[in-house]
Amino acid sequence: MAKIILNGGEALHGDVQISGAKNAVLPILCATILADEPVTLSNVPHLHDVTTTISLLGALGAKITVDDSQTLHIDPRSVNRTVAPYELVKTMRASILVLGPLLAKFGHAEVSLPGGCAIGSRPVDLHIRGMQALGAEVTVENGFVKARCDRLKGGRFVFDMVSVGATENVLSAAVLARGTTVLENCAQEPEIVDLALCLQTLGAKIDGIGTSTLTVEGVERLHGGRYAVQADRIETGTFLVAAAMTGGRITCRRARADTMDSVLQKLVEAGADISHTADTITLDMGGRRPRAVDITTAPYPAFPTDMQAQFAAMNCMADGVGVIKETIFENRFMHMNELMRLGADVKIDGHTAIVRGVPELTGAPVMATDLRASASLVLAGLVAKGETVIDRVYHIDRGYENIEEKFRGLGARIRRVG
Ligand SMILES: CC(=O)N[C@H]1[C@@H](OP(=O)(O)OP(=O)(O)OC[C@H]2O[C@@H](n3ccc(=O)[nH]c3=O)[C@H](O)[C@@H]2O)O[C@H](CO)[C@@H](O)[C@@H]1O
Ligand SMILES: C=C(OP(=O)(O)O)C(=O)O
Repeated sequence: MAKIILNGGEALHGDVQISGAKNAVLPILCATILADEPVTLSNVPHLHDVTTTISLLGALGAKITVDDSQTLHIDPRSVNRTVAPYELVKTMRASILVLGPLLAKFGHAEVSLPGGCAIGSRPVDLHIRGMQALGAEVTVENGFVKARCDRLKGGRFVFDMVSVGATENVLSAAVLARGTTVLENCAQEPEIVDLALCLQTLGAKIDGIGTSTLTVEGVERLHGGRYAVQADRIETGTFLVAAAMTGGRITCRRARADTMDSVLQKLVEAGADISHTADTITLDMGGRRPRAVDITTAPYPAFPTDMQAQFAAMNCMADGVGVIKETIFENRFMHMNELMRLGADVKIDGHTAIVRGVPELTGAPVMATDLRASASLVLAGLVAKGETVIDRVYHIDRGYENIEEKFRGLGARIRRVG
């Protein structure tokens, strides 16, 4: 099994190009099912989750071609199946996002229940209730969500908690519903904005994009079109934290500072100098050791849970004590035990972790448990004295494109074996 090996101690310097956002491209790919003409997506990252989504769309009958490494043509006209099988859904939870598009377009969808994962139980009750609010009959049988309707009808639905995936699924379904849909207490993540903008490009009528209330005027059909996926704010944040931890200076190119205020503010609090243009972000740590920061994860625009593990890694070697509160997922501290293997001083009390910075981490064999946990171990390995060997790195390939090459380009000593 592949492993990543790091020899820590190099300050990162230089430029790194940020890829398209995993969490934007996945719902957008699923939503292409709604169109009745081909859709071309550019700035598509080369990630394992993207390959899984392509396989899922292919299993539904879509024709997909790749014309360079970042552009995909999806022809949804040949979609003729409405069942998303367990074998594909179990490898990627975001597969549930075909539920709304299949139901809206074909009046029928069966999607295997995704189940939980290492970070939490992750139910899909809000997705189901949203479809019901649009008039669908939904049952859960034999491990599948089964949904049926003649044509979805616009309605009003209030999400009783903020969910990124449920907002995306119900929004995608509503664009082909008859009449007006008002969705309240929506998640406002930049990836939802990207999905909504892509749907608009294909002819959907959506108001309130980027706010917690989305109003959708249903249309008869979506046409084809071209759309460029936005930059990945979590990948960007991961590189910026790495530069801060190593005392370096890097510029992230094709990045979007306007989607990551809370993360940039925390990096400034940690002692970084940050400047940006419309599509670059530069972080200069000037050789300083970061200061520990307190973070509390919460829905956008607050601090993202997908950056929690990376900031935990920074706090492990920072000056001072950082208190980390995870409010989104009940089990998202698995990386802490592995960071402790590198010498970190962490106390966990329920959903709070108290991280006391130590002057030096030391390399050790560690194991990745999920995507961002893997990222935190890479970051810790960049500063740990000696060799860090990370096992189960397939988690990282779900969400980071060419991570070793990108870090090597910034001067890190990192390689993959096996
Ligand atoms: C592919 C993708 O975009 N993944 C992101 C998405 O995941 P995902 O869309 O799965 O996350 P949600 O925003 O739905 O989850 C937020 C919370 O709501 C709960 N919940 C969710 C749905 C539901 O029907 N019932 C329910 O109780 C979840 O268990 C969790 O506690 O948003 C998360 C929160 O920003 C990110 O960490 C993930 O990277
Ligand atoms: C939790 C994540 O992704 P997913 O929802 O696909 O598991 C993530 O991107 O950190």
